[in-house]
Amino acid sequence: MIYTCTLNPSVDYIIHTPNFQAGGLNRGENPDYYPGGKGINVSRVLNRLGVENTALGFLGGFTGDFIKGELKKENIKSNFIEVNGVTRINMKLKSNTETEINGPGASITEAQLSHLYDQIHSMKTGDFLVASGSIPSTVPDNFYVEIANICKEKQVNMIADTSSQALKELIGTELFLVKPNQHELEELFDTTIDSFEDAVSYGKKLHEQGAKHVIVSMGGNGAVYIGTDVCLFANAPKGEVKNSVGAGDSMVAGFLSAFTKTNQPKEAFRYAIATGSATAFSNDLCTRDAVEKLLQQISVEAID
Ligand SMILES: Nc1ncnc2c1ncn2[C@@H]1O[C@H](COP(=O)(O)OP(=O)(O)O)[C@@H](O)[C@H]1O
Ligand SMILES: O=P(O)(O)OC[C@H]1O[C@](O)(COP(=O)(O)O)[C@@H](O)[C@@H]1O
Repeated sequence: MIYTCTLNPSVDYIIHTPNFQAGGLNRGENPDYYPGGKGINVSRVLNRLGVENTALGFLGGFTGDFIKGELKKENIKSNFIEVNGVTRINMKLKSNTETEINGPGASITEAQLSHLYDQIHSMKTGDFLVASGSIPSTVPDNFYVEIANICKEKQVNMIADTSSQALKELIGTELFLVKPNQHELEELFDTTIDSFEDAVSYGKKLHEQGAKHVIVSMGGNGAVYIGTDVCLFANAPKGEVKNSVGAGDSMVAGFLSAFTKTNQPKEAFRYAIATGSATAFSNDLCTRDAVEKLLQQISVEAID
């Protein structure tokens, strides 16, 4: 079974304000509301790709009810733990540039956290756990390391997609897959990444320190993959970008979907790129049809 875990889900509120003026009254157009948060996006995309999975994490308040309802409509299995606060609303403002305001998230108590530990302890050898997104301030920064240790003991394959301190803490931890974007990798190593070669050289550090598969995503410029004795580059296909929110999460879902079927990192990487780009070219997350139409436009090359 594949599980996703979203400690800090969100309702993603997308609003278009052409010529946004900071400090003024702006009228928005074409609002959309989506269930969001990194693990939840991975669950939704896996489901669209026909891969059964269960979404775990914490939900509360009217926004939590909205997310539960939307996942139910899509027939996604879930086992969320109820919290007392209100699940955050993340604002994605589309104007000449894209601005995101991601809220802090609801508080999580020790009892609620221990319930999640119980869920992880009940996972079976060979399962996959996608632990994605920011860690709310009421949960320790090393939480993903703690669950990675449980996963190692239980031989559960853990995927991590996070940023800031939570990502720093994971260095040196055994992981099945880690997928920083260029900006997250720059922040992690306090450096600037100007080329694929730079992305590969920093990605290799993550591989050497315990991540079996590393993907560094670079938006419309494509991505690099680093695995055992192999580094790959793939271009991103061209298209009209409608909403890149969730592109990285889609990439994780695409990789997992193809890897669990083929066991081939190269094919899984190609599918990951197609899935990320198909989401960038959609208003909501991608459909399987859209992913498969993009596949032939992607060339994967080996690099040193
Ligand atoms: N402008 C774009 N054009 C084509 N594909 C894109 C674009 N932006 C994102 N993607 C696709 O989504 C993947 C992940 O995007 P990226 O922005 O790097 O991740 P994140 O959403 O985690 O910040 C990219 O590797 C690419 O396949
Ligand atoms: O937990 P964080 O880091 O605040 O990220 C949450 C946000 O990221 C998303 O999961 C999208 O992530 P990506 O664009 O990286 O795929 C949104 O749905 C959500 O608003």
